[in-house]
Amino acid sequence: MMIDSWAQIGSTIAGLVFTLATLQQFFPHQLRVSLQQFVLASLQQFSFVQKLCDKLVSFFKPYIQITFPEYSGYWSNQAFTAIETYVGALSTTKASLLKGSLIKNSKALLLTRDDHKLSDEFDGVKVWWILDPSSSTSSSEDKCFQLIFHRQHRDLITGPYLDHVLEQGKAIEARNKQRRLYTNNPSDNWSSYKKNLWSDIAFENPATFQTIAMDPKKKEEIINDLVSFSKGKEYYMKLGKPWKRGYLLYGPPGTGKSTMIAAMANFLNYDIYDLELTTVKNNTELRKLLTETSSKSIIVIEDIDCSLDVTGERKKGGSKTKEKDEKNPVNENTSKVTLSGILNFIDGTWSACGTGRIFVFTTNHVNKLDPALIRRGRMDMHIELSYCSFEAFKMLAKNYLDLHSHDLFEKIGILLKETEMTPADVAENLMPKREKKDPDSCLESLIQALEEAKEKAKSKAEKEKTTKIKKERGKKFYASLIKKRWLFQA
Ligand SMILES: Nc1ncnc2c1ncn2[C@@H]1O[C@H](COP(=O)(O)OP(=O)(O)OP(=O)(O)O)[C@@H](O)[C@H]1O
Repeated sequence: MMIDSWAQIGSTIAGLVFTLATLQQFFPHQLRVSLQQFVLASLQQFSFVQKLCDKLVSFFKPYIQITFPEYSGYWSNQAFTAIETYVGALSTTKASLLKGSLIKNSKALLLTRDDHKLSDEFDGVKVWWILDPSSSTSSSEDKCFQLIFHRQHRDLITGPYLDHVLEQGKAIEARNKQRRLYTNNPSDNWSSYKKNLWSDIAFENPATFQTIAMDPKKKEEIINDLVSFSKGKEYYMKLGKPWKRGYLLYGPPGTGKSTMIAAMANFLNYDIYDLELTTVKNNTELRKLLTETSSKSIIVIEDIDCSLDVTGERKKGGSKTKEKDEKNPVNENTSKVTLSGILNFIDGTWSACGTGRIFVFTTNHVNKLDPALIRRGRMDMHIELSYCSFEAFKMLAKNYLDLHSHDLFEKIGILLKETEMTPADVAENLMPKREKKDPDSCLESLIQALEEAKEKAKSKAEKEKTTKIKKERGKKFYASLIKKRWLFQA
């Protein structure tokens, strides 16, 4: 109502000024001056009336409300999340309404405030937070927080106080964070509010860099790289580069690529977004998924060679083998993620809309990948995970059997040089088969497996050699036949 009246007054004055400007041309100078004085006096009175009205409004309605909805249009509102954490953490000792929950794997009952309205104080100024106020104008079931404070503290609350709330909320979130493992939902299941692009569960893989068996120097290099990346926000800003890094993990199956990703997440305390490319319909969907990942997270595309073919176009079905592809024919419409879509995903304009992101691609066939995809700058560090070396074996023996040395180590060392066995297979052999750890029998079982693998490789090599010789002989025989026929014809 009040706004309408002001609008009417405003338009009346505008009309008056316009009419005067038009009439001015037809009036004598003296009359024009008097008219101008009259208009100025009216405007002064008008601003006096306006000030008076403002005072009356603030007298009868002295409080300001700010609403923080859970979703800001299509996007989740990060301020809401930080506020939710901050408000949830406001002292539980004074609260009269508490909520008790026993979270999976937690030892104690967790008590949190269950008030819908609670107060806070900042620099001696009192404010109130209300969750889901009934006065919410939002028509959907979205949650929102409302902040209420006296208008005389407007600058303090909208400035330093809100900065403090967001900063504290984010810090608490980081401290209490249970790492999450996200996987993308097929777009047919996305709601119009972009709420469920990703599904998540608690990430509970205990892999660490201590438990990964690999060359210690390489391991140290990776750890140092991760540390300097995670602390490098300012440095990246100074360089004018988006704060992100790409790692390409390659090597045969069972050499620890997935284990490495888990160790990275545990080391940095980052969430993992496991992107299943085969369910992404096109580049637009890919971009939407990217924008809904949080900062300080690891975005993983496993077996990238199975999702993109050598020319860079996405494979139908994306399965690892030809047989699987034939079993899982995929609708033609779904195969539209392109190499350029992936390249944009990693380092296009949109990739910079979150910070502290790590992209990890894994592959069993690094040579099959398009060089554009893995060039430095996109995949900054190429990490080869390979067959078990003697160093790696010693780490596994320490982890699995608490063994630092043993008479059988030497023999195992020689066998590992002569044959290729993945750390996954070595680990499997070192796993005690009985409840009581018996290192001797575990090591002997590993030696047996290594000898068998060696024999197998030897007979395979011999077979291949024989086939090759047969082929060569066949070729020679055929060539001599052709030669004879040619001579005969001549
Ligand atoms: N380097 C390693 N250090 C410690 N354990 C390992 C290592 N490599 C493999 N393992 C063990 O083998 C199992 C399988 O390894 P992982 O899944 O990480 O291999 P991968 O290279 O990702 O295989 P794939 O290519 O088939 O996905 C792990 O659970 C882990 O216990």
